[in-house]
Amino acid sequence: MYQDLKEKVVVITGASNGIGKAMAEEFGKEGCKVVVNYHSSPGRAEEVAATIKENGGDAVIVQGDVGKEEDVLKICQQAYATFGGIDIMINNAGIEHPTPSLEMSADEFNKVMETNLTGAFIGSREACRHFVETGKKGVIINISSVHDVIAWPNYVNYAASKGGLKLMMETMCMEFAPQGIRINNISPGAIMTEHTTEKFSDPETRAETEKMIPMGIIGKPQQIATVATFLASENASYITGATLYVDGGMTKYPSFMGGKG
Ligand SMILES: NC(=O)C1=CN([C@@H]2O[C@H](COP(=O)(O)OP(=O)(O)OC[C@H]3O[C@@H](n4cnc5c(N)ncnc54)[C@H](O)[C@@H]3O)[C@@H](O)[C@H]2O)C=CC1
Ligand SMILES: CC(=O)C(C)=O
Repeated sequence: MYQDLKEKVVVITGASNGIGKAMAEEFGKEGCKVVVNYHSSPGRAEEVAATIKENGGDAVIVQGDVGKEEDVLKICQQAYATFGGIDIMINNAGIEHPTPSLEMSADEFNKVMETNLTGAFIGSREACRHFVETGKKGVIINISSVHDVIAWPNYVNYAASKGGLKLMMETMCMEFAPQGIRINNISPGAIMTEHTTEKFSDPETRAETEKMIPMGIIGKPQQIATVATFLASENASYITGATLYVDGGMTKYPSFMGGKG
């Protein structure tokens, strides 16, 4: 438990399932007030909110598509109206649409960029505006991916969005560090969530993926959530502009595991 997180207001985008859900519930256990954004599953968002309340936190759900500026503003307004402000902004919502580059339309490219990068920028900008206006030393965490440094054929839109998220975070970190606002990214490796279950249920794909992970295991959403609460807490008070790779070593060139040239 991080005592300083108690009563803090946390906005999490895409929080009705997967990594977003795990983070919402983990912040709930810390006694936070959580704004649970969902795109299209109010029932799942209600379940997440109920779990948070059962565990000593508070929660409100709000629909919104982070690819639309007005919706991100609406999500933030919900935090001001219900809980009086924002202390921690987590830009988690993300999508993948793999297609070979030769066949990828501009719309397919832009859709992923809008959700994964522009959405995170609008969320970060709104949170920073609020932190500057109120003099708060707020915290922003973006959920990126190991594909902010590992190129990924057929996923040019996804890799470009996550690579962009890295320098967006580092640039905003420098703009707002003088006011004590901390901005960091968590870059997960392969994590078992609803959207990856199908892919990892195929034994061949699973074995191939495990080979790319020095620890040899696919991660769990909870392993991202506990890093998020740490980063948001005062225990991480001197960390800003960092990307924490939570990936079982995936970014460390696992093909060298054999120890030969
Ligand atoms: N699962 C994995 O292996 C990895 C996931 N990530 C990142 O973690 C984040 C969460 O991914 P998962 O939990 O795995 O995926 P997921 O598909 O289970 O959850 C994504 C959430 O974002 C929401 N969402 C999608 N588009 C949205 C929009 N326009 N507006 C608002 N919400 C929207 C979805 O409804 C869903 O609740 C994403 O940013 C993803 O890129 C990064 C590396 C690995
Ligand atoms: C979706 C994603 O970023 C991975 C590593 O699978």
